[in-house]
Amino acid sequence: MIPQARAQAAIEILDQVIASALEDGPPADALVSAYFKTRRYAGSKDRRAVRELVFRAIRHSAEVPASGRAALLPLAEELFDGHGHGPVPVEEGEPRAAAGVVPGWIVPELSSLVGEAEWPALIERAPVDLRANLARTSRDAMVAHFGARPTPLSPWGLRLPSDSAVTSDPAFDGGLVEVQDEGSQLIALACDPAGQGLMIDLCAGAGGKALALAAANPAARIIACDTNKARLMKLGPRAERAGAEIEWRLLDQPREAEALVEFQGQADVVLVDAPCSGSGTWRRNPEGRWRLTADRFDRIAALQARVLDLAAPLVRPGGSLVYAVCSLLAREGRDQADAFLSRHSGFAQQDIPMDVGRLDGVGRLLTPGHDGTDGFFIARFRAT
Ligand SMILES: C[S@@+](CC[C@H](N)C(=O)[O-])C[C@H]1O[C@@H](n2cnc3c(N)ncnc32)[C@H](O)[C@@H]1O
Repeated sequence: MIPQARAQAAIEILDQVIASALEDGPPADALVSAYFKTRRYAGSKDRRAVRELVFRAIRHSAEVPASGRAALLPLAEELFDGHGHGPVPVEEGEPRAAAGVVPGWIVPELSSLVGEAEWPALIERAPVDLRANLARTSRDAMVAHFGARPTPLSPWGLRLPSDSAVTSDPAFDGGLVEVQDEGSQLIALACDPAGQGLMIDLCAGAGGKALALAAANPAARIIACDTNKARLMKLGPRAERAGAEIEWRLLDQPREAEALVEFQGQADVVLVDAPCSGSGTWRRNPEGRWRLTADRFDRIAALQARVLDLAAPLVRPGGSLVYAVCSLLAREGRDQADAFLSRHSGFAQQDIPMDVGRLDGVGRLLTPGHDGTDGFFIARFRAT
């Protein structure tokens, strides 16, 4: 493919990415792969180049662009010359996406800790972080195996350059490592897993945090819950690979509590890794900025409060509730934590057992710019 044809392909994919973001459809990565499934003439170099153009255009624009053409125009205007199968020449006054990091309507929602100097880091390409499965190996062994650097904050982590391929490595197949951002590892560490008996991961998804808890304390009873069956079903093969024993419960919204009756007042730790805006992971999913709307944000914030209220009765007296979101928005972080404490007089703020990130209300905020991790808010509460 000549460069102009690659640009046209990127425009067509970007049109799909924009539509998908507005309809909450598949992510950009999946759309790029699907596009090339039916275009066998494109070689691997073409695919890589088009993918790179698509993601550069997504990173460039904070607001939803008017079209794929408008998204790519500011980055590759020289290719808009009508040559071959390339984009037709630019017309005067044609829309072009403005450069930006944070969508205008989200700026007032950001935690006050995330100043403009930190914004570029929110969309910089992220490294690949792995968590060594300490139930089976040591971090040093995995650092040597991958030629990686140890992560500075998590004692379980190792860091590889962006786009490193690890899932075909024998150490991954053998369950010695999992792909997990250092910030996510710190959430599991915030549960202080060593020595806990019963830990419930209430929003377990595909079990990333539950697996980290199991690796840190193989003797613990760990229950992974979620309302999304497809996600939860991914946990089984991952746990098998890691040699971890994790029970699971599929919850039925809005009757989640019914499946949890046996655990009322029993858990040493309940982790609520709540559904959120994902604003802390824009560096991995830059089109997440185009997916969030004010309505969706309201619904997510209401769901976070509901899941926290669901978690509270499960904690035994003296036990802990750990709340985490991969978000940099105050409503999901410090405000949500404050509101929880005002609704639940039986809980008090508890320090996280490590000095990471910055204090943000009763919790701590980790950011790509300050901590080199994905962005997370983490708070811990003790049941009195
Ligand atoms: C941030 S993700 C969890 C990621 C996961 N802990 C991990 O480490 O990979 C939030 C999860 O909450 C789940 N969820 C949404 N509503 C829920 C509810 N009412 N009860 C429990 N889980 C819920 C979503 O399906 C989603 O998998």
